[in-house]
Amino acid sequence: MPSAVCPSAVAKPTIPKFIPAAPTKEKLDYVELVNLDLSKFENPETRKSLAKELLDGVIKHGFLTISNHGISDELCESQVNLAHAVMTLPAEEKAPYEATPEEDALGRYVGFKPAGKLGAKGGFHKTLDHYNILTYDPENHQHPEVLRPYVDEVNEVIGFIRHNILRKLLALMAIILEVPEETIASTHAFGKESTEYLRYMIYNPRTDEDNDKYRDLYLAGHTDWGTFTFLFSQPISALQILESSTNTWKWVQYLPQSLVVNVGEALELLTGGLFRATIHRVVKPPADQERHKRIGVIYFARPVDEVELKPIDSPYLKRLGIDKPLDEKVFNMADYLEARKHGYKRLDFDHDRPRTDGYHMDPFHGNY
Ligand SMILES: O=C(O)CCC(=O)C(=O)O
Ligand SMILES: [Fe+2]
Repeated sequence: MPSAVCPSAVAKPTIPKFIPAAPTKEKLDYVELVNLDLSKFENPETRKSLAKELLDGVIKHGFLTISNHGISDELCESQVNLAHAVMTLPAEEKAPYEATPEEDALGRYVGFKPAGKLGAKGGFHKTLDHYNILTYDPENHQHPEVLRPYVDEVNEVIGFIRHNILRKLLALMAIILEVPEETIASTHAFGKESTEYLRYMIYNPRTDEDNDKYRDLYLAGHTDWGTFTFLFSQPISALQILESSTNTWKWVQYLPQSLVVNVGEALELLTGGLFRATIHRVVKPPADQERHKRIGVIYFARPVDEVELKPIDSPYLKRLGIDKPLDEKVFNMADYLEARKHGYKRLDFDHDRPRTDGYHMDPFHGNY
């Protein structure tokens, strides 16, 4: 595959290699996702068919895979190694880089998920942790020592996802909505205040007792709050989506070297519901993988703070009759995040199993 972006050649301290689990041999009930081959973007004719495929994917499942995205295998691997190194730091080394309650209140959830009071609020279990790196970070937050020599690489990954992969998806959206490219691109204008971030995640294997307690759930059903979420494909099967046509949970299959992309609430609101923010969750992996650490590298794209979350002025949405705001009140992105954090539209999608008092948990305290 074409490798548009590779780790830079400057010598850095070596990060131990993370050995990922082998793909599962179990036959799981997988969802069939549309795959976008991004190499088709270059040619105007194949670009049009790619736009059709994107539309098909977001209508059907709100989840897709992307191949030929341009991030080299080497860089993907390096990011996973780095995520592993950061997420396995001892608690005392993480402590200075935890999000503060003030940052949390503003929706600038930066650094490690707090382990203290704030973190205990939602009954967060200690097997799951994350570290957020803001894209727009005027305060220039300091990173843990292990990450500092790699900040260039992290910025390279963020920059490539934003300026290349996301830009292409936004251009395909412009084709679908029959509007100028700039109309869509401006919703994610670079350098304006926004809450986008790259997230490193770890899911540590749990005891049978904890799995019972949390009903095999690692992350309860939810929809993401932004536009597109990009997940580096990873071999541990655990991600499931709620398939709307059957109302059943289906597994997302591991497709090596791809990105898994899903639609968030902001994009649903911007498209009058044409693009679907699909409910998903993370559950206990199959038996041949459940004793392995699961490392996540995820990019959350979001409109800039000032963008109003109402349908984009589009002839296509008008023809479909879905050009009116979906919600009674129209928020801009910043206010929407704040409202969501404080209980607006709080949804409980985890409806497939009986709820046990005290056992339900929302590890992100509603921060998606
Ligand atoms: O770990 C995963 O596969 C998905 C995580 C997720 O849904 C999220 O962080 O919003
Ligand atoms: Fe999610």
